[in-house]
Amino acid sequence: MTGTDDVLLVHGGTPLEGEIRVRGAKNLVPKAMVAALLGSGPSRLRNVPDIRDVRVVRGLLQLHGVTVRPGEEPGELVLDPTHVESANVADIDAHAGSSRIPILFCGPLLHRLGHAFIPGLGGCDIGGRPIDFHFDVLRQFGATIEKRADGQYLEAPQRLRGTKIRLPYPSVGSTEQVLLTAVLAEGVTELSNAAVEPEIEDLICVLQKMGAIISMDTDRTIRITGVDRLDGYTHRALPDRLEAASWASAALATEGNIYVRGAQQRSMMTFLNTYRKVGGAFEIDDEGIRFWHPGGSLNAIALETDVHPGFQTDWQQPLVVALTQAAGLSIVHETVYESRLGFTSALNQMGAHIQLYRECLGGSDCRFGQRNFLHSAVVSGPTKLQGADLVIPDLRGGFSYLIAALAAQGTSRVHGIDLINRGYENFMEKLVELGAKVELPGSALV
Ligand SMILES: CC(=O)N[C@H]1[C@@H](OP(=O)(O)OP(=O)(O)OC[C@H]2O[C@@H](n3ccc(=O)[nH]c3=O)[C@H](O)[C@@H]2O)O[C@H](CO)[C@@H](O)[C@@H]1O
Ligand SMILES: C=C(OP(=O)(O)O)C(=O)O
Repeated sequence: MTGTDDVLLVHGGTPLEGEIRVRGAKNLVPKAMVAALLGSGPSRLRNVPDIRDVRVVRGLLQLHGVTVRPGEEPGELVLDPTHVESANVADIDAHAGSSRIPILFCGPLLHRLGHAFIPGLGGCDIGGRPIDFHFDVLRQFGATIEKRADGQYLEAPQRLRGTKIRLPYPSVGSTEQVLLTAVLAEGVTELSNAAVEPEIEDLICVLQKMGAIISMDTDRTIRITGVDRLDGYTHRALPDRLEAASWASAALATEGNIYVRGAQQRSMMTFLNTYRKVGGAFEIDDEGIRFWHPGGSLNAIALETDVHPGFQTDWQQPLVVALTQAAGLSIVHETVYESRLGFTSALNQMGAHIQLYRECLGGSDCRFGQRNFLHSAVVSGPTKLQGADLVIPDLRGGFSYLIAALAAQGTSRVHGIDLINRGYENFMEKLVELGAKVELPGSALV
């Protein structure tokens, strides 16, 4: 989608009602695909969504000699790494800036080839997003790293060795880096202050199926005993709890009612508690979760994002749109990314009252206090929203703008909607199924 195709006209004021389905998690599937590089035979990954981050990793794997083909059931990929050693990666520069996943190729490529080249990373512009933890842990395993103009070149002069690591912060990507590297390293790795997000547990399940030995303690410590060889796996990816929560927030903000097939209670417990406090209703069954606005007014809340099992930062932006409709003052303290509240200025143009602060409001002090980052917000509601011209800043901010435009009176022009394809499968079709009045300029109402 390019040029004018990248604009969506949204005619607001219609509650979203109906059923949609979420498939495998954006934050697990690409990593499980990378794990296939560690196997000595083919892997089968099921419940794979058709999103851009999956396509990017598929392209990168193919460049590295992995054969990727559809499996027997819809949404199944078969990944065969048999020919990685003979791949020609001359075109790798074309993948620069595509997503955050290339950094996770380091361990598997070092084990397989003894060297790796990692192009510049992409991902959402919601903070500095350094990768210093990744390189620190890779050095501890015995890798050498050379910064080049177009990326990073790594070498493992000998087999990587297990090590004792303490992360300065429970970073998701760095924990995955350690897992994907330690499983084939010599000896034991002990990782403390690890991230324990459900997607990480699912990646551990994938690696265990391949033959890895990994144990998780209750205190954020993960122990990995390296093995000499891993096989392929067969795995069904856990559903996308972040997409599910986005649709739940859309139901609340538009006074709608959405059944999210595939949504799972276990990975969403913290979100569900918050949703209930705000005044949203939900009902859980074996196949999914129904979310709706029960009528009456919504409640203002104090909310702090955090690492799991706290309130996931990727849930924050969509829920803030619903909070503009709650009665009173809500406080939102973003403690994971220093710049994830910038999207609120467009909501203010639409009529919301959201004030940003540099202080840590509403709870504990975080890494960003006293450092000049506008990382706390006070949302004063309820406010009527009006349609506006909106430019999508990042993935979740983009979905939040769609929610705001759908909840608003009048028409919004939302620019840059292609970014949403990075993490939301068929979002346009889903919007239409839910009764949204959306239109690509120049075409009929879709
Ligand atoms: C593809 C993917 O899975 N993305 C998710 C992943 O991102 P990602 O893995 O990039 O996020 P991290 O958990 O690593 O980042 C958390 C914090 O740690 C900091 N940090 C991280 C690494 C590092 O080397 N140095 C450093 O300082 C970051 O700047 C950030 O402030 O987890 C985030 C937190 O749940 C989610 O919002 C993203 O959707
Ligand atoms: C921040 C996100 O993703 P990424 O890490 O891929 O940029 C997200 O999914 O909201």
